[in-house]
Amino acid sequence: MGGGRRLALSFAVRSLRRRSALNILPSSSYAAIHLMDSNLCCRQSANCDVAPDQQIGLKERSRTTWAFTSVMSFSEAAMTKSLPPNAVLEEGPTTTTRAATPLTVSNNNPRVIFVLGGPGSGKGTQCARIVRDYGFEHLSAGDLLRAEINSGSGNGTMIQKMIEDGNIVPSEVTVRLLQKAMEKSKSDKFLIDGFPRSDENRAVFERVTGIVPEFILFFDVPMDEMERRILGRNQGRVDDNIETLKKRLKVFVESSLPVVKYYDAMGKVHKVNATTSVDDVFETIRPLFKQYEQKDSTVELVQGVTHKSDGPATLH
Ligand SMILES: Nc1ncnc2c1ncn2[C@@H]1O[C@H](COP(=O)(O)OP(=O)(O)OP(=O)(O)O)[C@@H](O)[C@H]1O
Ligand SMILES: O=c1ccn([C@@H]2O[C@H](COP(=O)(O)O)[C@@H](O)[C@H]2O)c(=O)[nH]1
Repeated sequence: MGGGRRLALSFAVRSLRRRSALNILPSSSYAAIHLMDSNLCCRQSANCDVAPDQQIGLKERSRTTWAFTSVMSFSEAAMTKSLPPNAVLEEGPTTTTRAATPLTVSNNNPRVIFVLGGPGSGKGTQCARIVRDYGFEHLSAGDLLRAEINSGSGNGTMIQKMIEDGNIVPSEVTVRLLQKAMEKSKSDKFLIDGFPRSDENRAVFERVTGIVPEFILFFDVPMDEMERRILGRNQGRVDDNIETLKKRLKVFVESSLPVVKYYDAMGKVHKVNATTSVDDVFETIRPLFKQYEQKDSTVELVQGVTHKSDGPATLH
């Protein structure tokens, strides 16, 4: 590591330590301090006792390490390490295997909310309202994949087949698209809709981006209602037919619900009964975002002052 980078890292550690002494950091930041200490140690001494794997593990748990992911290009290592043989990550017209581009500093501390639920549970419908009233940027993983197909990407045929079959596209492809969309955005708060769809999706996202979601919004709708909505959607989607839907519902139960369970065990899931009207569902989730907005402005206010945030808002 060059002198300039080491200096920047040392400064950041000192700054975080100062803030932790004032008790104004969320708990995740303590892991970040430890991680950064470890990296300094590993880069300065041959006798470092923290293995590279442990450093990445710590990063997974800390949103605050995002900026340092960029500095140290851990995302590149992580992305390269976990590429499946059939995945091609590409940008522009040339088809090349690429490592992740480090994230830009302009949105180096993004807040992410995962919006999950089965097919037709109303994720996209509610996200549009949340964006309208609370100014998040909506990133639908499915829309990003469909745009990738339409862009003529070398991955297009593979993605198209996965969607037609109701299967999950390789994590690296989807994470790369999400990461690019976040890099491009001026926003620092995102609703990620329809992702992660599997534990593997979740692990790759956390490892590559270093982001841990603020909370998870989970739309709960019975299977027969999801089926009714999907078959009545009429938007010409290749996967809105009964055969593909059966597969999507199976994948939802077998692969996506475990992700909800994982976050539920961490107390991060807000489960919403989404069987009522569009308006009623939105009124149910509105308090959560109002609370989050308040917490958000408090955190912004105290960035340079001394105050402790209360953690994620809750809706029960
Ligand atoms: N609360 C609701 N009551 C009745 N219909 C709804 C409700 N919410 C959404 N819908 C309708 O159900 C269909 C699916 O909604 P939407 O596209 O928002 O679901 P989704 O969860 O984003 O689906 P997918 O995961 O397949 O993209 C749409 O036609 C939408 O208008
Ligand atoms: O993270 C994701 C999101 C989507 N897919 C694939 O796309 C279709 C459609 O997704 P929607 O969220 O319903 O728009 C889905 O069935 C998957 O095949 C994915 O693989 N990974």
